Amino acid sequence: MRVALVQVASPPEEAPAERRERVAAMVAGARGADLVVLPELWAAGYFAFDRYAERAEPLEGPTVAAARGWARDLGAHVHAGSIVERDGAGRLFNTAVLVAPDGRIAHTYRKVHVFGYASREAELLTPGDALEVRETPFGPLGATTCYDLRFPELWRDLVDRGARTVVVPAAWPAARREHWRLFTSCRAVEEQVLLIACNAVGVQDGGVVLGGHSRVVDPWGTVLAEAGDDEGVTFCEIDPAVVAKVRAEFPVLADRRWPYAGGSREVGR
Ligand SMILES: O=C(O)CCC(=O)C(=O)O
Repeated sequence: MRVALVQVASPPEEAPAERRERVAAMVAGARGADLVVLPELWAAGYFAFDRYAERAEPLEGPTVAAARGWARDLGAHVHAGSIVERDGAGRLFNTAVLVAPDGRIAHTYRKVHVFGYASREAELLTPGDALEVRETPFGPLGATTCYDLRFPELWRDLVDRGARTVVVPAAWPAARREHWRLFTSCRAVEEQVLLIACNAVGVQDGGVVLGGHSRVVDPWGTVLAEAGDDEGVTFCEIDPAVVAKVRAEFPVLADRRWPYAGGSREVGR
């Protein structure tokens, strides 16, 4: 199976509608892939905090509608990255959306760990509180978004719900690229999952440079693909059966001793 990672820049001067047009041409270049993956908040621009409210859209909004068209046209699953989603109550979420080849929404995930370091995301968006794993041709699939990479308990929860493939849309700054490499590799090996991570690139609002280097890492830690710093499409062959193979050969998940006596759910500081 073939994955296409589409690294997108979201320059501040470009309007989302214009960006969707430009990205459509990039996605057309991903023809032949079974799964096309885009970054976090690429249409709104992750660092365009002042414009989150005006750029928020419902799940039936223009970005997911575009992704549905692309999926039907390519006959592929399209992970639309994430959108600033406005729900019926007016709350804003950072919502990742997977679209199936027939255009139906196959999976959604509202980012749980909204980011507050040099970011207004935590101030403006409501954190999600739900995880779901869906059967897909790429194995039982879950999603986490960007900063969630730093929270291993979320990943273990996904694994406990049956996840074998995890898609990670991101807007991870270049300033912490080594953390990006470390966590994408670490989560794949620790959770024994096939990890497919697509990061944004370019300079966004506030002069923040996004890190690119989208990656696909298998559960043995083999980096199957790593993109560069620029916009473009990176292809990668995957075999979702690798997860069962690695888990059978090296059954670390079966050796867990959790929960521990006297344990607490209090968050340590
Ligand atoms: O954790 C980090 O260093 C980056 C997180 C981030 O940029 C995000 O969640 O969008």
